[in-house]
Amino acid sequence: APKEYSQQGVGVLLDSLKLQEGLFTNESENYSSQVQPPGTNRRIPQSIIIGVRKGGTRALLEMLDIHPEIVVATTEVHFFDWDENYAKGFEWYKNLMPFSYENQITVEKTPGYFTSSLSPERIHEMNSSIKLLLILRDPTERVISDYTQVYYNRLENHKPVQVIEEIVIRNGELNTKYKAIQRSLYDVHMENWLKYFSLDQIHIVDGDTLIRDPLPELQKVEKFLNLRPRIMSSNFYFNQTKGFYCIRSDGRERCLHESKGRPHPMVNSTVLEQLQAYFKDHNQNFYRMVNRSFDWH
Ligand SMILES: Nc1ncnc2c1ncn2[C@@H]1O[C@H](COP(=O)(O)OS(=O)(=O)O)[C@@H](OP(=O)(O)O)[C@H]1O
Repeated sequence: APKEYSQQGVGVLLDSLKLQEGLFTNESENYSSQVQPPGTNRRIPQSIIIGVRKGGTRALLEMLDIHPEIVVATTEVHFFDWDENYAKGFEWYKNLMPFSYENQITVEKTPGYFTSSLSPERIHEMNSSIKLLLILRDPTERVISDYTQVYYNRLENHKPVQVIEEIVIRNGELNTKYKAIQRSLYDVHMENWLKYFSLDQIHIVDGDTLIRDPLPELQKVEKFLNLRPRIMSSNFYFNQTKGFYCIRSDGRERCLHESKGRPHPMVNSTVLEQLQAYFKDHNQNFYRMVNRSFDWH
């Protein structure tokens, strides 16, 4: 099935959301001119990338989009984690999905789902046999990435910024209320998901590995989704200037937006150690929950 048909017909508001989230490189796409190709329909996703924020969700979605049997919703939908969207109902949700053929799998990604307490139950209610993709990264690195994103957003909006140490440490102690730290407590969030889904319905992608060597991680996802292996090493090339892998597909080469893969600040080593020590037990607990370990500090 031709991939050109996988765009979604949404308007200017979502265009600007997409810009904010940093999908565009320098090209612009026109959603409003979407026509429904014969034999296609919009479908509720059979697979969702539920997070984690800053885990590499955009890279994973864009890389999966290489596969001819995958169509992706290019914008973050925020259906299950934002009450005002959820209230609009499943038809509204479905209408944000791209056109697809019957043999294709629709995938959306909203990184906020993983840490949202209502999302597991809501997704389960929609489709209890859905396949979930969760991409995780070293929790300390994720905190720094999260901080860096907020730092740049604040700079752009002319708001005051603080160095990371000032936020992470309060009165000499680790500020465990800091949202970026909370989001890295993978065991706490995972517990909510395991109340509704079995472990074999949640495939965990190693986000640190996806950065260094994307293909093996994508091949595991193809298997999980019961898809024929179609993503190949020739679909990736390392871009020295960006310092990350970029995508070659349908005769085009593209890197993720400049907001993806930003340099991180140097963090005081004592603060780093405090973060790592705080996550240690949580990580161990998470490894037990998912019967798998990761190379996290
Ligand atoms: N190929 C490639 N190119 C660029 N960036 C890549 C890639 N693979 C993974 N990553 C990592 O993705 C991190 C951003 O994660 P998300 O897309 O999940 O962020 S967001 O939650 O949607 O804002 C982003 O985090 P930062 O490095 O902190 O910017 C990247 O490290």
